[in-house]
Amino acid sequence: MAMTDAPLVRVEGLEKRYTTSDGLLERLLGTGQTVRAVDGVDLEIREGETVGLVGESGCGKTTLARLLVGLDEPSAGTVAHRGIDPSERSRRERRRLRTTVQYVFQNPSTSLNPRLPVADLVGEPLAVHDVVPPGRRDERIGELLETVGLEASHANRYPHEFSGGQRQRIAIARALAVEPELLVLDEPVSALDASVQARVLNLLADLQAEFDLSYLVVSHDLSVVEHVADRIAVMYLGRIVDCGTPAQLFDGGAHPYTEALLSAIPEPDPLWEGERIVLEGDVPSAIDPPSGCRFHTRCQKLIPPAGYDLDSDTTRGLVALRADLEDLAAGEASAGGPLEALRPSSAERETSGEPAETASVRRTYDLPSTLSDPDAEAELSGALEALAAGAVEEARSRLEAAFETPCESRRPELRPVNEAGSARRRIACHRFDDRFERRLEAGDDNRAPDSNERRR
Ligand SMILES: Nc1ncnc2c1ncn2[C@@H]1O[C@H](COP(=O)(O)OP(=O)(O)OP(=O)(O)O)[C@@H](O)[C@H]1O
Repeated sequence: MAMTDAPLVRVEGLEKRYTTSDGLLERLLGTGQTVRAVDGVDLEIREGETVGLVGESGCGKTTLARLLVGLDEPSAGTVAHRGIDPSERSRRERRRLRTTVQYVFQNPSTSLNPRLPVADLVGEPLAVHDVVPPGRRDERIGELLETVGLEASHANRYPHEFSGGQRQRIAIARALAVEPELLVLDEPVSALDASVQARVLNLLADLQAEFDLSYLVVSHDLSVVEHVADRIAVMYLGRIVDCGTPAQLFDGGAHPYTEALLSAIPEPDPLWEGERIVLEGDVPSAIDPPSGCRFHTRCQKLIPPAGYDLDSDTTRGLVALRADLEDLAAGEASAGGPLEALRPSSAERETSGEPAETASVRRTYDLPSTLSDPDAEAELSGALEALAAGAVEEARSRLEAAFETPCESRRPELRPVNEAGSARRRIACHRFDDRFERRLEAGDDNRAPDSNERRR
Protein backbone atom coordinates (compact mmCIF):
# COMPACT_ATOMS: atom_id res chain seq x y z
CA MET A 1 0.00 0.00 0.00
CA ALA A 2 1.37 3.42 -0.94
CA MET A 3 2.01 5.57 2.12
CA THR A 4 -0.62 8.09 1.13
CA ASP A 5 -3.25 5.32 1.06
CA ALA A 6 -2.51 4.31 4.64
CA PRO A 7 -5.12 5.36 7.19
CA LEU A 8 -4.34 8.41 9.28
CA VAL A 9 -4.24 6.20 12.36
CA ARG A 10 -4.33 2.43 12.58
CA VAL A 11 -4.25 0.52 15.85
CA GLU A 12 -3.54 -3.19 15.82
CA GLY A 13 -3.75 -5.71 18.62
CA LEU A 14 -3.90 -2.89 21.15
CA GLU A 15 -3.99 -3.90 24.81
CA LYS A 16 -3.88 -2.00 28.08
CA ARG A 17 -3.79 -3.79 31.40
CA TYR A 18 -3.78 -2.07 34.76
CA THR A 19 -2.71 -3.78 37.92
CA THR A 20 -4.78 -2.69 40.85
CA SER A 21 -3.05 -2.93 44.20
CA ASP A 22 -4.83 -1.33 47.12
CA GLY A 23 -2.37 -1.99 49.89
CA LEU A 24 1.39 -1.70 50.28
CA LEU A 25 1.68 -5.44 50.88
CA GLU A 26 -0.14 -6.21 47.64
CA ARG A 27 2.18 -3.85 45.79
CA LEU A 28 5.27 -5.41 47.37
CA LEU A 29 4.10 -8.95 46.65
CA GLY A 30 2.83 -8.05 43.21
CA THR A 31 -0.49 -9.73 44.00
CA GLY A 32 -2.74 -6.99 42.60
CA GLN A 33 -5.50 -7.88 40.18
CA THR A 34 -5.21 -7.21 36.48
CA VAL A 35 -7.83 -5.06 34.78
CA ARG A 36 -8.05 -5.72 31.05
CA ALA A 37 -9.19 -2.23 30.11
CA VAL A 38 -8.41 -2.64 26.39
CA ASP A 39 -8.06 -6.21 25.22
CA GLY A 40 -6.98 -6.63 21.61
CA VAL A 41 -8.40 -3.78 19.56
CA ASP A 42 -7.92 -3.18 15.83
CA LEU A 43 -9.26 0.09 14.45
CA GLU A 44 -8.44 2.57 11.74
CA ILE A 45 -9.38 6.18 11.15
CA ARG A 46 -9.04 7.61 7.69
CA GLU A 47 -8.39 11.15 6.56
CA GLY A 48 -11.48 13.34 6.93
CA GLU A 49 -13.41 10.52 8.60
CA THR A 50 -15.44 10.69 11.81
CA VAL A 51 -15.42 7.47 13.81
CA GLY A 52 -17.76 7.15 16.77
CA LEU A 53 -16.66 4.93 19.67
CA VAL A 54 -19.58 3.86 21.85
CA GLY A 55 -20.22 1.51 24.75
CA GLU A 56 -21.34 1.50 28.36
CA SER A 57 -19.35 3.13 31.12
CA GLY A 58 -16.19 1.20 31.98
CA CYS A 59 -15.89 -0.67 28.66
CA GLY A 60 -12.51 0.94 27.92
CA LYS A 61 -13.38 3.84 25.59
CA THR A 62 -11.30 6.46 27.39
CA THR A 63 -8.37 4.07 27.77
CA LEU A 64 -8.42 3.30 24.04
CA ALA A 65 -8.69 7.01 23.20
CA ARG A 66 -5.73 7.87 25.44
CA LEU A 67 -3.61 5.12 23.87
CA LEU A 68 -4.46 6.41 20.43
CA VAL A 69 -3.25 9.92 21.29
CA GLY A 70 -0.14 8.62 23.06
CA LEU A 71 -1.19 9.86 26.51
CA ASP A 72 -0.64 6.30 27.78
CA GLU A 73 1.64 3.49 26.63
CA PRO A 74 -0.03 0.27 25.48
CA SER A 75 0.74 -3.05 27.21
CA ALA A 76 0.81 -4.61 23.72
CA GLY A 77 0.00 -3.69 20.14
CA THR A 78 0.77 -0.72 17.93
CA VAL A 79 -0.60 2.68 16.99
CA ALA A 80 0.65 3.61 13.51
CA HIS A 81 0.29 7.04 11.92
CA ARG A 82 0.03 7.01 8.14
CA GLY A 83 1.28 3.45 8.14
CA ILE A 84 4.38 4.07 10.25
CA ASP A 85 4.88 2.96 13.84
CA PRO A 86 6.16 5.88 15.99
CA SER A 87 9.12 3.74 17.10
CA GLU A 88 10.34 3.81 13.50
CA ARG A 89 10.37 7.61 13.40
CA SER A 90 13.07 10.08 14.38
CA ARG A 91 12.69 12.07 17.62
CA ARG A 92 11.88 15.18 15.63
CA GLU A 93 9.15 13.39 13.71
CA ARG A 94 7.72 11.96 16.93
CA ARG A 95 7.57 15.45 18.41
CA ARG A 96 5.76 16.70 15.32
CA LEU A 97 3.45 13.68 15.54
CA ARG A 98 2.31 14.76 18.99
CA THR A 99 0.62 17.77 17.43
CA THR A 100 -1.06 15.67 14.72
CA VAL A 101 -3.48 14.02 17.13
CA GLN A 102 -5.09 16.14 19.84
CA TYR A 103 -7.28 15.09 22.75
CA VAL A 104 -10.28 17.11 23.94
CA PHE A 105 -10.91 15.97 27.49
CA GLN A 106 -14.23 14.97 29.00
CA ASN A 107 -15.97 17.83 30.78
CA PRO A 108 -14.18 21.12 30.03
CA SER A 109 -15.50 22.52 33.32
CA THR A 110 -12.87 20.47 35.11
CA SER A 111 -10.24 20.01 32.40
CA LEU A 112 -9.57 23.73 31.82
CA ASN A 113 -7.33 25.27 34.50
CA PRO A 114 -9.65 27.77 36.25
CA ARG A 115 -6.74 30.03 37.22
CA LEU A 116 -5.64 30.73 33.65
CA PRO A 117 -7.27 33.26 31.31
CA VAL A 118 -8.42 31.97 27.94
CA ALA A 119 -5.42 33.66 26.27
CA ASP A 120 -3.08 31.39 28.26
CA LEU A 121 -5.22 28.27 27.84
CA VAL A 122 -5.30 28.61 24.05
CA GLY A 123 -1.84 30.20 23.84
CA GLU A 124 -0.01 27.47 25.80
CA PRO A 125 0.12 24.90 22.98
CA LEU A 126 1.12 27.66 20.55
CA ALA A 127 4.12 28.39 22.75
CA VAL A 128 5.03 24.79 23.62
CA HIS A 129 5.03 23.68 20.00
CA ASP A 130 6.29 27.01 18.67
CA VAL A 131 3.46 27.14 16.14
CA VAL A 132 3.59 30.91 15.52
CA PRO A 133 6.27 33.47 16.44
CA PRO A 134 5.69 35.12 19.85
CA GLY A 135 4.79 38.44 18.21
CA ARG A 136 1.87 36.84 16.34
CA ARG A 137 0.46 34.79 19.21
CA ASP A 138 -2.24 37.19 20.45
CA GLU A 139 -3.54 37.62 16.92
CA ARG A 140 -3.62 33.81 16.45
CA ILE A 141 -5.45 33.31 19.77
CA GLY A 142 -8.10 35.78 18.60
CA GLU A 143 -8.42 33.95 15.28
CA LEU A 144 -8.80 30.59 17.01
CA LEU A 145 -11.52 31.93 19.31
CA GLU A 146 -13.43 33.31 16.34
CA THR A 147 -13.01 30.00 14.52
CA VAL A 148 -14.91 28.24 17.31
CA GLY A 149 -17.65 30.87 17.45
CA LEU A 150 -16.32 33.00 20.33
CA GLU A 151 -14.96 36.54 20.23
CA ALA A 152 -11.32 37.63 20.21
CA SER A 153 -12.08 39.84 23.22
CA HIS A 154 -12.95 36.72 25.27
CA ALA A 155 -9.21 36.03 25.53
CA ASN A 156 -8.96 38.00 28.78
CA ARG A 157 -11.75 36.14 30.57
CA TYR A 158 -11.50 33.08 32.82
CA PRO A 159 -13.24 29.70 32.31
CA HIS A 160 -15.86 30.34 35.04
CA GLU A 161 -17.14 33.33 33.06
CA PHE A 162 -18.36 31.01 30.29
CA SER A 163 -21.27 28.61 29.85
CA GLY A 164 -20.65 24.86 29.47
CA GLY A 165 -21.00 25.04 25.68
CA GLN A 166 -18.58 27.99 25.48
CA ARG A 167 -16.06 26.13 27.66
CA GLN A 168 -16.23 23.22 25.24
CA ARG A 169 -15.50 25.69 22.42
CA ILE A 170 -12.43 26.95 24.33
CA ALA A 171 -11.22 23.35 24.74
CA ILE A 172 -11.67 22.81 20.99
CA ALA A 173 -9.82 26.07 20.19
CA ARG A 174 -6.95 24.89 22.41
CA ALA A 175 -6.79 21.57 20.56
CA LEU A 176 -6.92 23.31 17.17
CA ALA A 177 -4.03 25.63 18.07
CA VAL A 178 -1.41 23.12 16.89
CA GLU A 179 -3.20 22.47 13.60
CA PRO A 180 -3.91 18.79 14.18
CA GLU A 181 -5.21 16.27 11.66
CA LEU A 182 -7.22 14.24 14.16
CA LEU A 183 -9.19 15.33 17.22
CA VAL A 184 -10.10 12.72 19.80
CA LEU A 185 -13.19 14.07 21.56
CA ASP A 186 -14.03 12.28 24.81
CA GLU A 187 -17.75 12.66 25.57
CA PRO A 188 -17.76 16.07 23.83
CA VAL A 189 -21.38 16.93 24.60
CA SER A 190 -22.47 14.70 27.48
CA ALA A 191 -22.27 17.55 30.03
CA LEU A 192 -24.37 19.90 27.85
CA ASP A 193 -28.09 20.59 27.36
CA ALA A 194 -29.66 19.15 24.22
CA SER A 195 -29.83 22.47 22.31
CA VAL A 196 -26.20 23.30 23.19
CA GLN A 197 -25.18 19.76 22.21
CA ALA A 198 -26.55 20.33 18.71
CA ARG A 199 -24.65 23.63 18.36
CA VAL A 200 -21.34 22.07 19.44
CA LEU A 201 -21.87 19.13 17.06
CA ASN A 202 -22.63 21.60 14.24
CA LEU A 203 -19.45 23.49 15.06
CA LEU A 204 -17.46 20.25 14.83
CA ALA A 205 -19.00 19.53 11.42
CA ASP A 206 -18.09 23.05 10.20
CA LEU A 207 -14.52 22.73 11.48
CA GLN A 208 -14.17 19.36 9.80
CA ALA A 209 -15.23 20.81 6.45
CA GLU A 210 -12.94 23.83 6.85
CA PHE A 211 -9.79 22.08 8.06
CA ASP A 212 -10.28 18.56 6.67
CA LEU A 213 -10.12 17.15 10.18
CA SER A 214 -10.68 13.56 11.26
CA TYR A 215 -12.51 12.85 14.51
CA LEU A 216 -12.78 10.04 16.99
CA VAL A 217 -15.92 10.86 18.98
CA VAL A 218 -16.12 8.87 22.20
CA SER A 219 -19.55 8.59 23.79
CA HIS A 220 -21.62 6.25 25.93
CA ASP A 221 -24.63 7.48 23.97
CA LEU A 222 -25.25 6.01 20.54
CA SER A 223 -27.73 8.78 19.70
CA VAL A 224 -24.90 11.34 19.96
CA VAL A 225 -22.63 9.66 17.43
CA GLU A 226 -25.39 8.35 15.18
CA HIS A 227 -25.74 11.70 13.36
CA VAL A 228 -22.09 12.71 13.16
CA ALA A 229 -20.12 9.52 12.55
CA ASP A 230 -19.17 8.04 9.19
CA ARG A 231 -18.50 4.79 11.02
CA ILE A 232 -19.34 3.61 14.51
CA ALA A 233 -17.25 1.18 16.56
CA VAL A 234 -19.14 -0.47 19.42
CA MET A 235 -17.03 -1.51 22.39
CA TYR A 236 -17.84 -4.04 25.09
CA LEU A 237 -15.49 -5.00 27.92
CA GLY A 238 -12.26 -3.95 26.24
CA ARG A 239 -13.06 -5.21 22.75
CA ILE A 240 -14.69 -3.81 19.64
CA VAL A 241 -17.66 -6.03 18.88
CA ASP A 242 -19.25 -4.20 15.97
CA CYS A 243 -18.09 -1.68 13.40
CA GLY A 244 -19.93 -0.16 10.45
CA THR A 245 -21.67 2.91 9.10
CA PRO A 246 -24.69 4.16 11.10
CA ALA A 247 -26.97 2.93 8.29
CA GLN A 248 -25.43 -0.55 8.46
CA LEU A 249 -25.84 -0.68 12.23
CA PHE A 250 -29.43 0.57 12.22
CA ASP A 251 -30.62 -1.45 9.28
CA GLY A 252 -30.64 -4.77 11.09
CA GLY A 253 -28.05 -7.49 11.27
CA ALA A 254 -25.99 -5.89 14.01
CA HIS A 255 -24.23 -7.50 16.97
CA PRO A 256 -26.80 -8.38 19.69
CA TYR A 257 -25.13 -5.80 21.97
CA THR A 258 -25.49 -3.09 19.30
CA GLU A 259 -29.15 -4.05 18.89
CA ALA A 260 -29.65 -3.62 22.63
CA LEU A 261 -27.98 -0.17 22.52
CA LEU A 262 -30.08 0.82 19.52
CA SER A 263 -33.30 -0.23 21.15
CA ALA A 264 -32.40 1.76 24.27
CA ILE A 265 -32.10 5.11 22.47
CA PRO A 266 -34.55 7.43 24.23
CA GLU A 267 -37.33 9.07 22.22
CA PRO A 268 -37.07 6.37 19.61
CA ASP A 269 -37.34 7.09 15.94
CA PRO A 270 -41.03 6.59 15.02
CA LEU A 271 -39.85 4.25 12.29
CA TRP A 272 -38.10 1.97 14.77
CA GLU A 273 -39.85 -1.37 14.53
CA GLY A 274 -37.52 -3.53 16.54
CA GLU A 275 -38.45 -4.86 19.93
CA ARG A 276 -37.11 -3.14 23.00
CA ILE A 277 -34.27 -5.15 24.50
CA VAL A 278 -33.55 -4.68 28.16
CA LEU A 279 -29.98 -5.58 29.01
CA GLU A 280 -29.99 -7.56 32.21
CA GLY A 281 -27.38 -7.05 34.89
CA ASP A 282 -24.35 -4.79 34.86
CA VAL A 283 -21.29 -4.97 32.67
CA PRO A 284 -19.20 -7.80 34.18
CA SER A 285 -15.89 -6.92 35.79
CA ALA A 286 -12.88 -6.34 33.52
CA ILE A 287 -10.79 -8.08 36.18
CA ASP A 288 -12.23 -11.53 35.52
CA PRO A 289 -14.17 -11.09 32.28
CA PRO A 290 -16.44 -13.83 30.88
CA SER A 291 -14.83 -16.46 28.65
CA GLY A 292 -15.48 -16.72 24.92
CA CYS A 293 -17.66 -13.86 23.78
CA ARG A 294 -17.52 -11.30 26.59
CA PHE A 295 -21.16 -10.44 25.98
CA HIS A 296 -22.48 -13.99 26.33
CA THR A 297 -23.60 -13.55 29.94
CA ARG A 298 -26.10 -10.85 28.86
CA CYS A 299 -26.79 -11.94 25.29
CA GLN A 300 -30.35 -12.66 24.15
CA LYS A 301 -29.22 -14.55 21.08
CA LEU A 302 -26.87 -17.27 22.23
CA ILE A 303 -26.00 -19.97 19.73
CA PRO A 304 -27.62 -23.26 20.83
CA PRO A 305 -25.29 -26.13 21.76
CA ALA A 306 -24.52 -28.59 18.97
CA GLY A 307 -26.59 -31.76 18.68
CA TYR A 308 -29.86 -30.49 20.18
CA ASP A 309 -32.88 -28.63 18.90
CA LEU A 310 -32.92 -25.75 21.37
CA ASP A 311 -33.74 -22.07 20.96
CA SER A 312 -31.72 -19.10 22.21
CA ASP A 313 -33.93 -18.49 25.26
CA THR A 314 -33.53 -22.04 26.51
CA THR A 315 -29.80 -21.90 25.80
CA ARG A 316 -29.62 -18.68 27.81
CA GLY A 317 -31.35 -20.35 30.78
CA LEU A 318 -29.02 -23.35 30.62
CA VAL A 319 -25.90 -21.17 30.45
CA ALA A 320 -27.10 -18.97 33.34
CA LEU A 321 -27.90 -22.04 35.47
CA ARG A 322 -24.47 -23.54 34.80
CA ALA A 323 -22.71 -20.25 35.62
CA ASP A 324 -24.60 -19.98 38.92
CA LEU A 325 -23.73 -23.57 39.77
CA GLU A 326 -20.09 -22.70 39.17
CA ASP A 327 -20.39 -19.83 41.68
CA LEU A 328 -22.25 -22.11 44.08
CA ALA A 329 -19.52 -24.75 43.85
CA ALA A 330 -16.90 -22.01 44.44
CA GLY A 331 -18.85 -20.64 47.42
CA GLU A 332 -19.63 -17.39 45.58
CA ALA A 333 -23.36 -17.87 45.07
CA SER A 334 -25.52 -14.76 45.16
CA ALA A 335 -29.07 -14.44 46.42
CA GLY A 336 -31.60 -15.34 43.74
CA GLY A 337 -29.40 -18.08 42.25
CA PRO A 338 -29.95 -21.84 42.50
CA LEU A 339 -29.79 -21.82 46.29
CA GLU A 340 -32.85 -19.64 46.36
CA ALA A 341 -34.52 -21.78 43.71
CA LEU A 342 -34.03 -24.87 45.83
CA ARG A 343 -36.33 -23.35 48.42
CA PRO A 344 -39.72 -23.96 46.75
CA SER A 345 -42.98 -22.68 48.11
CA SER A 346 -45.37 -25.20 49.62
CA ALA A 347 -48.00 -24.41 46.95
CA GLU A 348 -45.55 -25.63 44.31
CA ARG A 349 -44.98 -28.80 46.28
CA GLU A 350 -48.67 -29.60 45.99
CA THR A 351 -49.25 -28.72 42.32
CA SER A 352 -46.10 -29.83 40.54
CA GLY A 353 -45.77 -33.40 39.35
CA GLU A 354 -41.98 -33.42 39.55
CA PRO A 355 -39.81 -32.84 42.60
CA ALA A 356 -40.55 -29.30 43.75
CA GLU A 357 -36.87 -28.31 43.84
CA THR A 358 -36.22 -29.00 40.16
CA ALA A 359 -39.47 -27.31 39.09
CA SER A 360 -38.38 -24.27 41.01
CA VAL A 361 -34.95 -24.24 39.35
CA ARG A 362 -36.54 -24.50 35.90
CA ARG A 363 -38.80 -21.58 36.70
CA THR A 364 -35.93 -19.45 37.98
CA TYR A 365 -34.02 -19.94 34.74
CA ASP A 366 -37.04 -19.70 32.40
CA LEU A 367 -36.65 -23.33 31.33
CA PRO A 368 -39.79 -25.19 30.22
CA SER A 369 -41.06 -28.03 32.43
CA THR A 370 -40.00 -30.39 29.64
CA LEU A 371 -37.49 -29.41 26.96
CA SER A 372 -38.83 -30.06 23.46
CA ASP A 373 -35.70 -32.03 22.52
CA PRO A 374 -35.87 -35.38 24.40
CA ASP A 375 -32.08 -35.85 24.47
CA ALA A 376 -31.59 -32.38 25.91
CA GLU A 377 -34.37 -33.06 28.42
CA ALA A 378 -32.65 -36.25 29.57
CA GLU A 379 -29.41 -34.33 30.19
CA LEU A 380 -31.13 -31.48 32.01
CA SER A 381 -33.26 -33.67 34.25
CA GLY A 382 -30.19 -35.76 35.11
CA ALA A 383 -28.34 -32.60 36.16
CA LEU A 384 -31.31 -31.32 38.16
CA GLU A 385 -31.67 -34.64 39.99
CA ALA A 386 -28.00 -34.41 40.94
CA LEU A 387 -28.55 -30.85 42.13
CA ALA A 388 -31.61 -31.83 44.19
CA ALA A 389 -29.45 -34.54 45.79
CA GLY A 390 -26.90 -31.89 46.74
CA ALA A 391 -24.28 -32.91 44.14
CA VAL A 392 -23.63 -29.40 42.86
CA GLU A 393 -20.36 -30.16 41.08
CA GLU A 394 -21.86 -33.18 39.31
CA ALA A 395 -24.82 -31.08 38.15
CA ARG A 396 -22.48 -28.37 36.90
CA SER A 397 -20.20 -30.73 35.00
CA ARG A 398 -23.15 -32.55 33.39
CA LEU A 399 -24.54 -29.27 32.12
CA GLU A 400 -21.10 -28.19 30.95
CA ALA A 401 -20.48 -31.42 29.06
CA ALA A 402 -23.91 -31.47 27.43
CA PHE A 403 -24.68 -27.85 26.67
CA GLU A 404 -21.57 -26.05 25.54
CA THR A 405 -22.22 -23.05 23.31
CA PRO A 406 -19.41 -21.52 21.23
CA CYS A 407 -20.44 -18.15 22.71
CA GLU A 408 -18.98 -19.33 26.01
CA SER A 409 -15.99 -21.25 24.76
CA ARG A 410 -14.61 -19.37 21.75
CA ARG A 411 -13.56 -15.80 21.32
CA PRO A 412 -15.35 -14.34 18.26
CA GLU A 413 -13.04 -12.41 15.95
CA LEU A 414 -14.02 -9.06 14.48
CA ARG A 415 -14.54 -10.36 10.97
CA PRO A 416 -15.94 -8.89 7.77
CA VAL A 417 -19.61 -9.65 7.26
CA ASN A 418 -20.65 -10.44 3.73
CA GLU A 419 -22.85 -7.58 2.73
CA ALA A 420 -22.87 -6.23 -0.80
CA GLY A 421 -20.69 -3.14 -1.16
CA SER A 422 -19.68 -2.97 2.49
CA ALA A 423 -16.35 -4.64 2.81
CA ARG A 424 -15.62 -2.74 6.01
CA ARG A 425 -18.68 -3.95 7.94
CA ARG A 426 -17.23 -6.10 10.71
CA ILE A 427 -18.87 -7.91 13.60
CA ALA A 428 -17.44 -10.08 16.38
CA CYS A 429 -20.29 -12.53 16.94
CA HIS A 430 -20.50 -16.24 16.20
CA ARG A 431 -23.97 -15.70 14.74
CA PHE A 432 -22.23 -14.20 11.71
CA ASP A 433 -19.80 -17.09 11.40
CA ASP A 434 -20.76 -19.58 8.67
CA ARG A 435 -19.64 -22.48 10.85
CA PHE A 436 -22.54 -21.91 13.24
CA GLU A 437 -25.17 -20.90 10.72
CA ARG A 438 -26.73 -24.35 10.47
CA ARG A 439 -27.27 -24.51 14.21
CA LEU A 440 -29.14 -21.24 14.10
CA GLU A 441 -31.33 -22.41 11.28
CA ALA A 442 -32.11 -25.59 13.15
CA GLY A 443 -32.72 -24.24 16.62
CA ASP A 444 -33.67 -20.65 16.26
CA ASP A 445 -35.24 -18.36 13.74
CA ASN A 446 -34.09 -14.97 14.97
CA ARG A 447 -30.85 -14.76 13.06
CA ALA A 448 -30.08 -11.22 11.93
CA PRO A 449 -30.75 -9.28 9.77
CA ASP A 450 -34.53 -9.39 9.82
CA SER A 451 -36.27 -9.08 13.16
CA ASN A 452 -34.88 -5.77 14.43
CA GLU A 453 -35.01 -3.91 11.21
CA ARG A 454 -35.12 -0.16 11.42
CA ARG A 455 -36.11 1.58 8.22
CA ARG A 456 -34.69 5.02 7.74
N1 LIG B 1 -5.60 4.08 35.83
C1 LIG B 1 -6.35 2.99 35.99
N2 LIG B 1 -6.04 2.07 36.91
C2 LIG B 1 -6.79 0.96 37.07
N3 LIG B 1 -7.90 0.68 36.35
C3 LIG B 1 -8.26 1.58 35.42
C4 LIG B 1 -7.52 2.79 35.18
N4 LIG B 1 -8.13 3.48 34.19
C5 LIG B 1 -9.21 2.74 33.81
N5 LIG B 1 -9.28 1.60 34.55
C6 LIG B 1 -10.31 0.53 34.43
O1 LIG B 1 -10.31 0.16 33.07
C7 LIG B 1 -11.65 -0.10 32.64
C8 LIG B 1 -11.98 0.81 31.46
O2 LIG B 1 -12.05 2.16 31.91
P1 LIG B 1 -12.32 3.39 30.93
O3 LIG B 1 -12.31 4.66 31.73
O4 LIG B 1 -11.40 3.32 29.78
O5 LIG B 1 -13.79 3.08 30.42
P2 LIG B 1 -14.84 4.05 29.72
O6 LIG B 1 -15.61 3.22 28.79
O7 LIG B 1 -14.15 5.24 29.16
O8 LIG B 1 -15.76 4.48 30.93
P3 LIG B 1 -16.34 5.93 31.29
O9 LIG B 1 -17.31 6.26 30.20
O10 LIG B 1 -16.99 5.71 32.62
O11 LIG B 1 -15.16 6.86 31.34
C9 LIG B 1 -12.54 0.11 33.85
O12 LIG B 1 -12.75 -1.14 34.46
C10 LIG B 1 -11.71 1.02 34.73
O13 LIG B 1 -12.04 0.83 36.09
